Amino acid sequence: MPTITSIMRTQAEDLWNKSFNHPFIKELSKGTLPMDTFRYYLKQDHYYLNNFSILHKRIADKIDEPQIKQFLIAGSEGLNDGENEIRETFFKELTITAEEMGTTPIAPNAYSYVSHMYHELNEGTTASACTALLPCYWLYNEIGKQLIADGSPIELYQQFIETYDSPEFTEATNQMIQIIDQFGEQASDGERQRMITAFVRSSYYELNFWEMAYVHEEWHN
Ligand SMILES: Cc1ncc(CN)c(N)n1
Repeated sequence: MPTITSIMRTQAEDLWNKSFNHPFIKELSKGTLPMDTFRYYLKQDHYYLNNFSILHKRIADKIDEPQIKQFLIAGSEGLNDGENEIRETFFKELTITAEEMGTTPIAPNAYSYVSHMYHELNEGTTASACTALLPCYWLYNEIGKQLIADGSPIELYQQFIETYDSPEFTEATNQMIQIIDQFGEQASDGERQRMITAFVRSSYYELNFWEMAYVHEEWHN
């Protein structure tokens, strides 16, 4: 029987291919992505990652299994994948200050993505809430692995690519995949379907995150 993560991955295939081929990713690799667009992405991603960390902690609070709990707590503290340190460097390099962050509104797609994850936490199951986090690890790890061979001529973009191809990030991704497969083995058919839907929806929001940054999406009131 195929693992639940392989089923999810197949169902999200088109969305993932669109992410791999999104102009944000292509231009990041070529070095032609405007720095202003990368800056926009980093600010929105800061909101996303803060909430991502909170979600790890809230999900951990619902779990008894010690290894999964520990992994999620470490994730909430940014200890699993080395992503937070590099963000600090990017913020310094691009002089993104706390004041600027404080006056930047969260953009529509970032808001929707974060809301989706909280919705799974509040209305779904622990397994579906945890599954909503998986594309964040897995998609970025696949992007890192795809881009590393050519890299990017722009130092900041190269560092971004290296972060997601790193052994720590790959290890965290593999652990997260194992956790979701473990949940999948214990889940009812209905719960398995909810997990798959949560994964596909997060994949949808991942694709739209690139688009949001590429067009500098704003609220139209
Ligand atoms: C939106 C998003 N998705 C995934 C990742 C990789 N942790 C990220 N930084 N931002």
